[in-house]
Formats: sequence, C-alpha cells, structure tokens
Amino acid sequence: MSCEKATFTIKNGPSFEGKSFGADKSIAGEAVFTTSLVGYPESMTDPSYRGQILVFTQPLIGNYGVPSTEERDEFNLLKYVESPHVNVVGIVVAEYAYEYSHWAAVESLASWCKREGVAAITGVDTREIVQYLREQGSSLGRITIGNDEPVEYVDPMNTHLVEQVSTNKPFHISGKNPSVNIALIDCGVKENIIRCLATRGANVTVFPFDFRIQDVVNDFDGIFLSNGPGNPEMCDITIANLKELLENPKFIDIPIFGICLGHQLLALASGAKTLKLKYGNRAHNIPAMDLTTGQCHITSQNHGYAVDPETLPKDQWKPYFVNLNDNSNEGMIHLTRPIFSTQFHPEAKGGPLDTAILFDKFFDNVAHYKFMQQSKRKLAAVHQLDLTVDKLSKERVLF
Ligand SMILES: NC(=O)CC[C@H](N)C(=O)O
Repeated sequence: MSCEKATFTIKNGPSFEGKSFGADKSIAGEAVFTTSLVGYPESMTDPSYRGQILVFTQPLIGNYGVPSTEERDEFNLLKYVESPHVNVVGIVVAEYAYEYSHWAAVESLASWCKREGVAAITGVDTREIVQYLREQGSSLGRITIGNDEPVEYVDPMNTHLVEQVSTNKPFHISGKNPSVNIALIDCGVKENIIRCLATRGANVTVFPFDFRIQDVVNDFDGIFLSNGPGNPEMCDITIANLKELLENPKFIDIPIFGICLGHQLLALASGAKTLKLKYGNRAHNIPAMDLTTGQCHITSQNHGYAVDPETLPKDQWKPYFVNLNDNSNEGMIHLTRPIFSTQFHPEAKGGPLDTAILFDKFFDNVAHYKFMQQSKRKLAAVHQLDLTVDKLSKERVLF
C-alpha cells in the first residue's frame, strides 16, 4: 500500500495534509459531509452524490471492506450497492482502517477506490473540516495527490449531472407476484428504491429522465419519481414533462410518489421554488415530523437543495413533513389527488426503516386507482351494449 502524501483543500479555506489511500488521481468537486455511521458502500454508489467529495464524520472508515458490486438479487438488482459505480469523486476520512473484516467483503475500500478512480485521503481532522464547511456553507474542494499540480476547482452543480446517471433506454424489472405496473422516471435511481417497489408486487418500467411520461400514463397504475444528483432546476425537460402530466385533466387520478430530487422536481413542476441549503443534510438520523399525524420519524437523507414550502400553491398542495432540526421542508402532499413526495429517503439504504410505510401508502393509492380504472372500463363495456329493444334477450341471461 503506497502512502503517498495527499492534500485536501477547501476553496477560500484551509488545506489539510494526509495520506492517499485511493486512486493516484487529483480531483475537484463540491465538498460535502455525512454524519452517517455506516453505509459507505451505499453512499459512495448513490448517484445523488455524483461529482461530490464526501467527508465522513464517522472517524473509522473501511473496517468492513467493500461487498461485491456485481452480485444481483432475485430482481436482478445489485445486491449490496446502489448503482454499478462509485459516484463520489473523492472521499475524506479521519482514519482509514487498513485491515477489514466482514462476511460480505470481497475487497478493501482502498482497492475499490483505486479501481474506480476515486481519490481518498486519510489522516486529516474531519471535525475541523466539518466545522469549516458548516460555517462557510457549501464549498468547493479538491484533493491533490503527492506533488501533482492542483486541479482547477469545479462546481458539479453547474452541470446536468442527471443525464450522466440516468438510464439511456427504458428497462424492466419484474416484481414479486406482480399485481401493478409502475413507471419510474430515472434521474439517478438507487437500486433499493426499485427493490422497495418490486418486493411489494410492482412490475417496474424504468424510463430515462427526459422520457415523455405523459404519453404512456395509460399503460401504468402509478408513477414514481426518483432521487438524483445536482441542482433540480437543471432538469428542465423532466419538469416540463411533469407539468404537462399534472395539468392534463385526463391524468387527474394517477398516483405519483417522488423521493428527494423527485420531490423537488414535482414541486418545481407545480410552480413552487427550490433553494440551496447552507450545507445540506446528509445523515441517517434526521428527525422529520409528519404534519398530518404529529408523529416524528427518524430519516435517511442526502440533499443540498430543498423545496421552499412558502412557494407551494396553497390551493393544491400542503407541506407533508418538516425537518425538526432546521425546519426545512421534508415533503408535500396534494390536497385532492393521490400524490405525495418526500425530501428524505424512505428506502433508506443505509438508514432507518421508519418511513418505509410510505411505499405501502403509495401502493394503497395504486391499488385503488387500478380498481377504479377497471370499474370504469367495465362500465364503459356495459355502455357499449346494444340496448335496442328488439335486440335484447327476452329472458334472464345466466353465465
Ligand atoms: N438524494 C437526492 O435526490 C438529492 C437531490 C438533489 N440533488 C439535492 O442535492 O438536493
């Protein structure tokens, strides 16, 4: 293991010198921190982290190695990670565990970072780094390996990151004992979101972020809007499609559920605004209160932007959840239609499963919609009967 010098620098801020344990590649990105205690393989492969340098406040990272990034489950979804590749450009840790041990581990975090071209620095005071990031707010950063020339700072939020992580073509995942068909708009979906739908009995058709979903609504029983990286305002095509979908009276009953970026896009399509938080919320223990019940749930989060609840059109939407740490918006629910969305991650990989019930709520909406659609079709069939008196049977018609 090479122990080359590495330097982590915050733009307009201090530099921290440590050792490199990842790829021999200097990088730049947005520096963000997570206070989650576990789940580095899941976080690093979460497409929402695309282009970011992730600082872990958990001091010891790497001690349980890295599981297979290829093994698949019964739905053909990646079993242990949230997408096929690492999405962060670099990681910053206080102490890298050079020894690892776990039944599912197949390699070390260091070898994974090298293989994936991800810069990694250890031996820096992450407490000081996080204090700085909290005070200065969202900051750009870079990791310089050895005596490399430092690379230019880059702000990934100025790029259309969603088009880098969304599927290029639609694909299909068959659910367990499927009873409903869900269309999923992929802005960088995590594997576990698809799994949460498939295990509950949905066949899931995953569409690219710019697919005209409004053209296929009739083939589905519900629509799901995924998480994803970057500034939600970058997704103008998706927002325009959703706006058409929401404004078409033909689709007034279709259930919709959005998570994180999906929530933000739904809000933008409804005429609300999003804002950038000072430094974002990235953790597995963030309290969010359900405003319809007064119950508090502990939630998994990873976001830098939020919906401004003051801008939600009040004749259609109301805030659904609120963050009990910073009062930021955590979701919205439609006043009359089966549509809701959350800023936090009910699929929680990693994180607590408190809000997995929201998938059940979505499925209740979907089942109801499907039933109503079937009843409407039956009624339409009845109305197509020829009721001309001469043509009607003269006695009871039994099956
Ligand atoms: N996890 C997500 O979907 C993140 C949404 C958005 N990119 C944000 O940072 O706010």
